[in-house]
Amino acid sequence: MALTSKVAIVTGAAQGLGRGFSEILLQNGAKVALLDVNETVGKSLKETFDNQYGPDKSLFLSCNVESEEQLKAAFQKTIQTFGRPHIMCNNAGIINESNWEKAVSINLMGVVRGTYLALEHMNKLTGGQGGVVVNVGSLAGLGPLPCTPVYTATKHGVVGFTRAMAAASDISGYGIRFNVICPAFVQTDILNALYQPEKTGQFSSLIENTKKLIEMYGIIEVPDVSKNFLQLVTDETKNGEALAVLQKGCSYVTFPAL
Ligand SMILES: NC(=O)C1=CN([C@@H]2O[C@H](COP(=O)(O)OP(=O)(O)OC[C@H]3O[C@@H](n4cnc5c(N)ncnc54)[C@H](O)[C@@H]3O)[C@@H](O)[C@H]2O)C=CC1
Ligand SMILES: CCCCCC(=O)/C=C/C=C\C=C\C=C\[C@@H](O)[C@@H](O)CCCC(=O)O
Repeated sequence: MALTSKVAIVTGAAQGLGRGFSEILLQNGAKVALLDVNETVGKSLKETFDNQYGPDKSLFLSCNVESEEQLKAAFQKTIQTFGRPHIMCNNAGIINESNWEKAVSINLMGVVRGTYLALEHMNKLTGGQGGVVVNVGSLAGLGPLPCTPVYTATKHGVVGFTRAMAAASDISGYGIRFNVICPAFVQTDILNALYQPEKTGQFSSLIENTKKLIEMYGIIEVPDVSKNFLQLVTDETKNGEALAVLQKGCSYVTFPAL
């Protein structure tokens, strides 16, 4: 998929991986709707992108992925501004083992909400142009991260949901590819949650185990994830893939045939 003039929507775009994904899409000629609950940082990023790529290449929209209404409004505004989307990246996510319902609402339900809206507007069976949805899982979506069982559950859910959507698309002929990217530890603000007992809750005592995992896996930089994200967006042979991104390299996950 060539990205020139394609329309992308990225949630959690204001910083971290979402900013990196948005930036590489802009660098490759796409127009990007930047959705985030953090209005201050999001508007600041829009100014930065305006200076780098031009004022008509990106759009910041304040949007909480916990709200179906706000996501619907963001899609409508994006369509009004840029046209129907071709690319959807459900990236927004948090760690909160204390308020775990919030983590489920954002990390899993927010991905379902965004994916279903993308299906509604991209589905070739209902007038859409097709396209690609890349959901953001985690290595914790492929194996347990002991300090964050609910976060692990949400990410396992994202992996399974995305693979099922890819299979449904293949069978039904939506013309949409669905893939999930599963990075290990990446240098972003979410890592700070490890040192915040209010976020790790009853599992705060597992901090040493997590530090060992960080030592074992290392910490990768956002651009190393972004370049692999771009592969999932542009390679039209990729549907139903889970791409693990580690410091030592990346690999497509092989799941057991049951
Ligand atoms: N940093 C890491 O080690 C890894 C992160 N991930 C995933 O990457 C995604 C992005 O996280 P990071 O960039 O690392 O963290 P981050 O905390 O730097 O960025 C998360 C972004 O999502 C936004 N956000 C949070 N709740 C939201 C909501 N309800 N609605 C809309 N936006 C919301 C935040 O404002 C922020 O801009 C998350 O899904 C995370 O689980 C996956 C694997 C590794
Ligand atoms: C708690 C911070 C999470 C930051 C965001 C994120 O998603 C990072 C994930 C990074 C690595 C996940 C590693 C999971 C490893 C499992 O596959 C398994 O190897 C864990 C084994 C547990 C153990 O050895 O104790």
